[in-house]
Amino acid sequence: MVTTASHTLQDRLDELAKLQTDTLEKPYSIHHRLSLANAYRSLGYPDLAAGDAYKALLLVDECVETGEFHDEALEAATSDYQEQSGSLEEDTDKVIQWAKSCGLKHAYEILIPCLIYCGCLRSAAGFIKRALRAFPEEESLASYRKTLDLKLRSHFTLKNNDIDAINIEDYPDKGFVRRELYPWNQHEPDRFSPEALQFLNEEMERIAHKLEVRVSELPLLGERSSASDNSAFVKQLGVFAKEDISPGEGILTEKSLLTGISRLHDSYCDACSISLSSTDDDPHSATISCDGCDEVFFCSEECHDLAQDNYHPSLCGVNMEQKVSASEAADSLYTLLLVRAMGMAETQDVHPLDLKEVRYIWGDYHGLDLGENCALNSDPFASVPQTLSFSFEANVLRPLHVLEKMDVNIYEQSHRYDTWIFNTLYAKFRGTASAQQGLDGRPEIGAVHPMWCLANHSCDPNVTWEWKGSMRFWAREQLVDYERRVPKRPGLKKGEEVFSHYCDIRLSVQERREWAVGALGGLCVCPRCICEEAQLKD
Ligand SMILES: C[S@@+](CC[C@H](N)C(=O)[O-])C[C@H]1O[C@@H](n2cnc3c(N)ncnc32)[C@H](O)[C@@H]1O
Repeated sequence: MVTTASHTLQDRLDELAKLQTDTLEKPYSIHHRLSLANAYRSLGYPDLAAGDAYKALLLVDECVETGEFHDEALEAATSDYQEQSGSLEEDTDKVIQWAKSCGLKHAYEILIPCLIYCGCLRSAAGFIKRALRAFPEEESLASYRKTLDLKLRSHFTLKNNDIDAINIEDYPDKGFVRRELYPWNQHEPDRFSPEALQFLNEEMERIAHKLEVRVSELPLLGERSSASDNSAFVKQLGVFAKEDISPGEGILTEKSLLTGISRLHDSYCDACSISLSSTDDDPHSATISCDGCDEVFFCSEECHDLAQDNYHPSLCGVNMEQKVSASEAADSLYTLLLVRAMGMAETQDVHPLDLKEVRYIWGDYHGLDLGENCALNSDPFASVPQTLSFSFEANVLRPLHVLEKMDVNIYEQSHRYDTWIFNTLYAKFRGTASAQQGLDGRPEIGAVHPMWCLANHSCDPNVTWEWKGSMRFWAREQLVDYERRVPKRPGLKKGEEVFSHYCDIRLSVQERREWAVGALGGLCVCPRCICEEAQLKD
C-alpha cells in the first residue's frame, strides 16, 4: 500500500499532482488517501500527510459503520481490495475486514509519526492508544509510544516532571510546519502583475480615492537585522498617496466581512464586528438577528443583508461553541476567520483561496527555491524552515468538523477544503489579521481588512487608524517627535508611501520591536528605530 518514493523533487511533485487529480474520481478510496498522504510525507509535508491519513481513518469508519458515506466508502474499498488482492472478490465481510486491518494499520502508521514530527504530541498519544487497542501485537505501533515518550521527556525535563505523572491533557499539541506557497497552488496571483495591481486599485478606489497600491521596496528583516545590517531589500506591496493629503484628513474607510468573534454572539455585530453597545445611540442602527437561526446579531440592515448575501446562509445554525482556554484565545480567532472564509466560499460558490478578501493578501511564505533548499530523504520537513503554527485540532480536525456541520462533503470537496488550503489560509491570516482584546485582556475579535493590510509599518507613521466595525485611516496631525529626526511636516505628498503602525508607538525602541517582531518577521529597522537604537548604544 505504501508507494515507493521517487528520487527527485520534480518526480515526487509530478506523482503528487497525478494523485491530486485522481482524488476527484476516487474521493472515498482509503488506498488513494494513503497514497496521497505518502506523497506529501515524501515531499517534507508531514502536516499535509496527517490530513489525508486522518481522512483514511474516517473512511475506514464509514466502511465499518452505517454512516452517511457508508455505501460510497464500501464501494471504493471493494475496488481497493480487488486491486490489492488481484481478485474480483466482492464479499462485503472480507472487504470490511481488509479495511479494518490493512487500511486502518497503514493509516495509523502514517498519522502517528507525522503528528509526532509536527509537535502534536497529545493528539499522537490519543491515536497511539486507539491503534494499540486495535493492533495490540503490532511492534511498529508500539515503537511510536517510545518515540513519543522521548519527545515528552525532552519537552518536560526542563521542568523536572516525570512522564507517567503528567496528564495527557497537558501534553503539548502544537508545533510549526512549512509556511509556503505550495508548488501546486494555482490560486496565488502574481501580486506584482499589472492585472493584480489593477484589481487592487479598483478596490482601493472605492474606499480610498486618494490612495493606490504599488510595489514597494522594504528592508529584508530577519533575525540578524540591526542598524548595521540594513542593506538587503525585498519587493512587496505597499500603499501610496495619489494626491497630496492634508494633516487630519480621513483617507480610507474599509468594512470587512472577514471577521471572527470569540465572545457571546449578541455582543458584536456578526458581520463587521462593531460592539453592539457602541451603536445604541446611532439612530441609523438597530440590532437585528438572523430569522433563520436567531443566534447571530447585526448592527444594521446593511450588515444583515451583506451577511446573508456573502457568508451566513452556509453557516446559519452551525454551532461553533467551543471551550477555549486563555492561552488558546488568539489561535482560536484565526480558526474563526478560517470558518468565516469557508462560509464565504460556500455561499459565494468560489474556492476559498479565490475570495477577493483572501487572494491578494500577504502570506509571508518562506520564498526559498525548493529545488535548491529541499533536502529530501533526511529531515521530515525536507530542511525547509518551519514557521507556520500547526495543530491537528486547528488545521485538520476542526475545519473538517465545521464543514461536516455545514453539510459540505469533505471527501468530494477536497480540492476546495484540504489541509494545504487551511494552512495557506492560516498563513495569510497570521500575516494580516488585526485583533482586539476584551476587558479581560483576551483577544476577542479578529478581522482581515484586505486593503488596510497592504500598508507597511513604521514607528514614525504618517497615518493613524481606528477600528470600530470599519477600519478608518487618517493622516496624522502631528508626527512622532524623536531626537535626531529629520524635520518633516505632517500630511502626505503625492507619491509618498503610507506608513501605518503595527505597535504602540509610544513605547521604547526595544518594546516596540518586541511587539512588532511577529507581524514584521524581524526587528524593525525604520529610521526612528535605527536612530533610537544608536542613541542607546552611545
Ligand atoms: C501586513 S503586511 C504589509 C503589506 C505587505 N508589504 C504586502 O506586500 O502585502 C506585513 C508584512 O509587510 C512587511 N513589512 C511591513 N512593514 C515593514 C517594514 N517597515 N520593514 C520591512 N518589512 C515590512 C513585512 O514582511 C510584514 O510581514
